This record gives sequence, C-alpha cells and structure tokens, in this order.
Amino acid sequence: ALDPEQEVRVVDPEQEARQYLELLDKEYGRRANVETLAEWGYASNITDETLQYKLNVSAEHAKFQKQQWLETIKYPWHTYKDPDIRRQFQKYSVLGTAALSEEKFDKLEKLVSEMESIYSTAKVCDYNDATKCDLSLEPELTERLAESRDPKELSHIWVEWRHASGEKVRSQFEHYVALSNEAAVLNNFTDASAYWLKDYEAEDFQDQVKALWDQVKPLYQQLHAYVRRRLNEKYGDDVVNRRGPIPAHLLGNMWAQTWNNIFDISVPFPGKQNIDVTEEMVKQGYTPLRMFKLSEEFFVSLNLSAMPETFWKNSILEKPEGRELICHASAWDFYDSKDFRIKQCTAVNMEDLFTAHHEMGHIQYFLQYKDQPFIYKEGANPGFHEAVGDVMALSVSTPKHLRKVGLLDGASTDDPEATINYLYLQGLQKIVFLPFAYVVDLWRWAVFQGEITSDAYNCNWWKLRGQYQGIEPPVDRTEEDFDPGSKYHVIASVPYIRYFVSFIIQFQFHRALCIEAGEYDPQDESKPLHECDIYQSTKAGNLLSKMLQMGSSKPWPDAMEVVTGQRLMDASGLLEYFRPLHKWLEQENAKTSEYIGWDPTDKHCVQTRVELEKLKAQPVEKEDSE
Ligand SMILES: CC(=O)N[C@@H](CC(=O)O)C(=O)NC[C@H](CC1(C(=O)N[C@@H](Cc2ccc(O)cc2)C(=O)O)CCCC1)C(=O)O
Ligand SMILES: [Zn+2]
Repeated sequence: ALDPEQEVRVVDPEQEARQYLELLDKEYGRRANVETLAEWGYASNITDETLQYKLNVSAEHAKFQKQQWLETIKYPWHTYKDPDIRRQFQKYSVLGTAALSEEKFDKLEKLVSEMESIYSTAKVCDYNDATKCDLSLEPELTERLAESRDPKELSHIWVEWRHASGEKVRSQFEHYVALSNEAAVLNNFTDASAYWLKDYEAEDFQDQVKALWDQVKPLYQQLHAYVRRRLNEKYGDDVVNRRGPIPAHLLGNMWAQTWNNIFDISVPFPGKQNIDVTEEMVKQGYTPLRMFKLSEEFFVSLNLSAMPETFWKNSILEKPEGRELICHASAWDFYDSKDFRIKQCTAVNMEDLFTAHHEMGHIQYFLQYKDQPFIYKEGANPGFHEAVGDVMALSVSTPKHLRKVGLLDGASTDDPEATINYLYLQGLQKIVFLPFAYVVDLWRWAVFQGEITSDAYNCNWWKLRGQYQGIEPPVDRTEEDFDPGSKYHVIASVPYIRYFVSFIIQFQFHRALCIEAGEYDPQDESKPLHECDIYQSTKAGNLLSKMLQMGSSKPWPDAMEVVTGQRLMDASGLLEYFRPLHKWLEQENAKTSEYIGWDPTDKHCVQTRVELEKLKAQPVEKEDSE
C-alpha cells in the first residue's frame, strides 16, 4: 500500500495540459502585441523602414510559432475530456502560413504588403483637368463616384482606378494564390478556400450561404429592376438598357457594392424630409471626433463599455498630412487588454458616420472579450465581428433616432411614403450588398480551387458579377485588366464571406435585441422592426454583451443561441425588416410592367486589347433579312 506519509504526485495529464496552455497564452499574447504594433506602424505610415520592420517581426513570430507547434502537437489533446482545453489545443494546432519555409513565408508577406502599398498609393488624373493627377481613392475618387452624374466622368474614374490598381498587381496576385494554397496544404487543407472556411466550423457552410442567397434573391431582383428603371429615366436608353445589366459606374460606388449614393436621383417619393443627414452634419460642424463620440455614447447607453483613454490618444480618426498610409478604415486589438485603436480617414458624411459605428462595433467586441485567453480573442465566427457595429447602426439610422440626436428635425410622422423612402435607402445598402459579398468569395474560392485559372481571372469575375449582381462594366474588358485586384480585400488577402454572413445575421440580432428592449413585437403592427431603436435599453445591451464576452470560446451556434434562441443563420429577420419595401417594389414594378432580371450583357470580355480592337473593327453582322 502507498506510504501515507509520502505525498504522491499523481500527474493528471489534463492538469499538465492546462499549465502548458497558460504558458502558450502568455507567450502568444505578448508576441501578438508586438506584431500588431509593427503592423500598425506600417499601415499608418507606409515607408520602406516601417515595411521592413513589420516583415522582420512577422518572420520572427512565424519562426517561434513553428517551433512551439512541434511542442504543442505532442500533447494527446484529442483524448482530453475537458472540451475547453480540447478546443484551445485544436486552435493552437493550426499553424497557418507559418508552415511555409522561411523564405516562402517572407515572400508571401512581401507580396501582400506590396499589393496593399500599390492599392493605397494609386493616383488617378482628374477627368476635367489632365494636369491634376494626384487623386487618391479616399477621399477624392470615392467622392466623385458618389456625386458625379456625368456618365463620361464616371466611366473615366472607374477605368483609370482599375488601370492604376488592379492591373498593376495581377502577377503578384497569381504568386500569392500559389503560396496561399501551398500553406493551406501544409495545414492539411485541400486549398486556401477550405483553410478560410474552417472558421465557420460547418462542412456544409457554402450550401448554407447559397440557401440564404436563394431566400433573398427575389427581393434583390425587384430592387434591381426598380433602380434600373430610374437610371434609365435619368440617363436614357443609350446609357442604361432597361432589360439589361446595370452599368457599374452609375451606381455611386467604385465597386457597385452599395448604391446609397444614388438615393437622391432615384428616391421613390421625392419632396419628403431628407433622411440623408450629411448636410445637417456639416451644418452642425460635426468633426470626425464628434462622430466617434456619438457612437461611443450609443454603446454606453446600452450599458456596454466606453472607450479607454488610450483609444482616444492612439487612434487616427482623420487622414494625416504629409505621409502615405492605408486609408481603408480598420479597428485594431493589441491583445494587451488595454490598447485598442481605430484608423479611419473619416469624411464628415452619413456613410462615414455608419462606418464609424461599424469600426466601434469591432472595438466593443475586443473590449467585451478582453479577459478571454488569447486564442479565443476572436468573433464567434468572422461574420459576428462584422455584425456588431452594423446592428447598432440599424437603430441609429432610424429617423426616430436621428431626431433624438438632433440630426433630423420635426416630429416623427407615420407617413407610409416616408417609410418606403427610408427602407429604400436601407435596401440600397443592405440588400444590394449581398450578391456583391457573395461574388467576391465565390470568385476567390474558385481561384483557390483551380476552377478559375489566371488566364481567365477577369472574364470569370465579370461573368459572376453579371450573373449575381446584374451589373456590367462601362466598357469592354480583357485579361490584360485585373478588376478583382481593384478591391481592397482581394489584394489584402482579407476573406469576404464574413460580410455576407454579417448582413444576414445582423437582422436576426436586431430583431432579438428589439424584442428584448420591448421595441418590437411580431404581433404588434404598430411596432414594425424597421422603426426599432434599442437606444438606452440596458436589457438589450446586457443580452448582447453576454454573447460578445464569449469570443470564440464556443462554436458560433451557441453564441447565436444566447442572443436569438436560434442556432442557424436565416434571412427571416432581413425579410421581415424589408417586408413593406418588398411589397411596394412588386406593386411599383408591376405598374411599369418592369422586366425582372436581366438579359446577357453586350459588353465583351476577351483575352487581349488587340483582340478587342479586331472584334470591334469587324463589320456588325447584318440583321438576317426576314
Ligand atoms: C486589423 C483589422 O484589419 N481589423 C478588421 C476588423 C477585425 O477583423 O477585427 C478591420 O478593421 N477591417 C477593415 C474593414 C473596413 C470596412 C470594410 O472593408 N468593409 C467592407 C464591407 C462592408 C461594407 C459596408 C458596411 O456597412 C460594412 C462592411 C467593404 O468596404 O468592402 C470599411 C468600411 C466598413 C468596414 C472592416 O472594418 O471590416
Ligand atoms: Zn468590419
């Protein structure tokens, strides 16, 4: 029998594993802080030095990860009973791009940094002044695309931006695809698309997304048909074919991903109170800082966290003078539970007010899960992280709320026509965006899977853009162009299906929080979902914070269930929100017997510009004589 005197150390393997995880947590968290600071240094000030420092730090970090991984996989974590340490080991056991050789890892980092630099520093000449060639994407080109109503100027900006960005990075992108796939295979995934999709923990995830798109597609087609008619009325048959795809340059956005900037020329009921508060913001002397303070106040009203002092000290909320930086807005977690920042070249307008809420949503998620182990400092899935800020903005953008904060005057009217105008403006962002978000990763998944090869990158991009969005380029395209490369996330290697997921689940969250706040009741017509504003509802805030604090510690259906009681994504929230608009569009399109859907484009996409010239030089084949 064991000598009772001698204290026997029974090594509980799971206890030993927990201690090992503690060690990993400290070391990974410390290194993530250093790495994120280096990334911030480059993103906020693009120079050879800041790039070199960032590359050095990430190379060193990759070396550490690879060594530590050899240690981690020695633990028999599949056998552990405790689901939490199993989950942590499972996440630590995925090495990522650090599995590549040192020089291939460095090459991949360099390729993405170069593409980001080309994109962020690209300049275009002014349409009306060929000597003025310093127009950047933000704010100049974004503003021109939003405000110009001259199809020739819009086409110039659209073509020249792609000439200065996408076309320049085609070869880097091809190499990036090969290295990304190589890294995925080293992690035992078939290709980079499977590696990206692991974050959704569902092998039928792509089917789930397709089913969601099928649910929303009829509503999108109705909205598309109405917008096309209004653009046809404005620009005429020669510019807009009323049965064809919509020319992409007329839709108010460089990628035709949201169409809110053509609200004013297509508003269903003109003469109503202007719900675009941009003018009012300028008139009231709004500054970027005040926009972010307004957003913080909304979160605090829900009993969510205020920004720490460091946030206001370290963030960049306006485009700084005299240096190149990545202006594409972003929110940063420095993994020390103290330092959180936003970098945004904010313009004083309504669109940027909602972008501010979007970025603050990321910061709020960081704050809520700041006491989780490093490995769980993520969204339940990436779509959750994208949804938080937009859920807040669904309340803030209501005319009711804009009146509360003094950006809209007058009493709230229950004028059904004003409601249609509001839902139409919301639809130009939320409904329109879905097919775009779907296409970006449908194209990339196909590229990673080898279904789309580099000799057909661009024409397949436009095939998908035509098929799902019903849009076409303003001019013919060739494979000498590389239009996907004119979109930030494609050259920055940021997955995009997360935004599709967000635009679906944000309405499920909105509905659940509105019920919790007593602001919406499915049975009560007098409280429709689109009028709900959860402002100052600590009940709603407490429910949301319970989910946010989980980070990625549980599979996302558990997190979804905490807020909504559901374990699946579904478009019923979105369809409920837009029901009045859907009905109106069907009636309106029926009145004008609008053609729902679109005929194939008459724009060409061929291999080379020479081939295009030949094609256009050919005599148009005579119409067959009857
Ligand atoms: C360190 C780091 O990179 N952090 C991540 C966040 C994280 O992962 O923690 C991050 O900040 N990503 C930047 C990205 C910026 C924006 C964006 O790119 N949006 C999409 C799609 C879209 C469009 C309309 C809309 O209402 C919501 C989304 C686009 O513009 O195409 C720009 C405008 C809004 C959001 C972002 O915030 O998602
Ligand atoms: Zn985001």
